[in-house]
Amino acid sequence: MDSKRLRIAMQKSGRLSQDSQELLKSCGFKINLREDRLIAHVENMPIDILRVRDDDIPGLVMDKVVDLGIVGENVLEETMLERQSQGLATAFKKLKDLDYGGCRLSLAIPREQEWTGVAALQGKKIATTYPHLLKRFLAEQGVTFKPVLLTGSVEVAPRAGLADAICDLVSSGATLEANGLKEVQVIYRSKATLIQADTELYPEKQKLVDRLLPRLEGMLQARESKYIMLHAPKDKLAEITALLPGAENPTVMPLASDTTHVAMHVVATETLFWETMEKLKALGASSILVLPIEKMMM
Ligand SMILES: Nc1ncnc2c1ncn2[C@@H]1O[C@H](COP(=O)(O)OP(=O)(O)OP(=O)(O)O)[C@@H](O)[C@H]1O
Ligand SMILES: O=P(O)(O)OC[C@H]1O[C@H](OP(=O)(O)OP(=O)(O)O)[C@H](O)[C@@H]1O
Ligand SMILES: [Mg+2]
Repeated sequence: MDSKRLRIAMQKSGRLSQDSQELLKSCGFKINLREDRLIAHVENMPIDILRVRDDDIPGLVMDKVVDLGIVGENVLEETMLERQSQGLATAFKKLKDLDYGGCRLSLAIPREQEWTGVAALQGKKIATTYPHLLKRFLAEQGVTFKPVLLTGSVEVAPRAGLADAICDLVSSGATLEANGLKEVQVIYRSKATLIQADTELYPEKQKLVDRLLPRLEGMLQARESKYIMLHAPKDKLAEITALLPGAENPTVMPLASDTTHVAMHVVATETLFWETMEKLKALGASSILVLPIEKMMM
């Protein structure tokens, strides 16, 4: 592999793959992805994408095998604790928190069992893929437990008689529900994150990272922002502006045939809820349009 090409590690197939690919594409990467290829080349920039299992991504970054990686904070933190216990390098730089892959690592027990608190797990068998995060959390509560390590299908462990409880990722809760389990304690909240190896990059690579970051920030900001257009009574401008999140500097324009109202355009930094739209209307605003923003560079 050409060492002058920026290397980014990404999950090959799983919960983060699609969103990560789309994010990079939206930053202008033309990725030539073929399902069977473990290395994908970006056609229009000197960048290679390594497609690996998510568990391997933090180690690849910490061992400086790749320059950047996109991974869930849960896997990153678990790997850090594991590597610390083995005396391996754990340094990395966090470049950007991303807006997908949101989930929580939680303790769950059979639905019919009463939950009296984490102390009840003392000495119990707990099935998990995250033994270090679980140990750190329970140790803080003075609880010791017997870990049962499973890398998938953790939710079947109680029914299969393998464990008394589980500690696994939850987002909608449907998997717990389907397996007769209930979530009783969140131990870690996670999102996807972009990390960089803790080393000085070749200037060519650093330049690429310096170009990538503003694009990424622009995309993330655009995704959470909305362009709002409305007609407002002139005497209610201040009150209307105050209702719009992040709209300190609205563009105000006269209307062709109405001297009592003006047109107002703003970029709001959050989604506009129906409740706020109703309040705007109550203040006399009309023709309220909320539009998505595709890209942004401030
Ligand atoms: N239900 C979920 N909702 C949202 N994000 C999730 C969910 N489950 C997992 N994630 C996030 O996505 C990451 C990858 O999850 P996935 O289930 O695809 O991993 P995996 O089965 O370990 O895949 P791999 O084969 O790469 O090891 C998790 O580490 C977590 O950060
Ligand atoms: O609360 P829910 O929305 O049901 O999501 C939780 C499930 O999602 C993840 O697994 P995934 O579906 O990615 O499959 P995997 O076991 O193959 O990793 C996680 O390990 C849970 O099993
Ligand atoms: Mg994995």
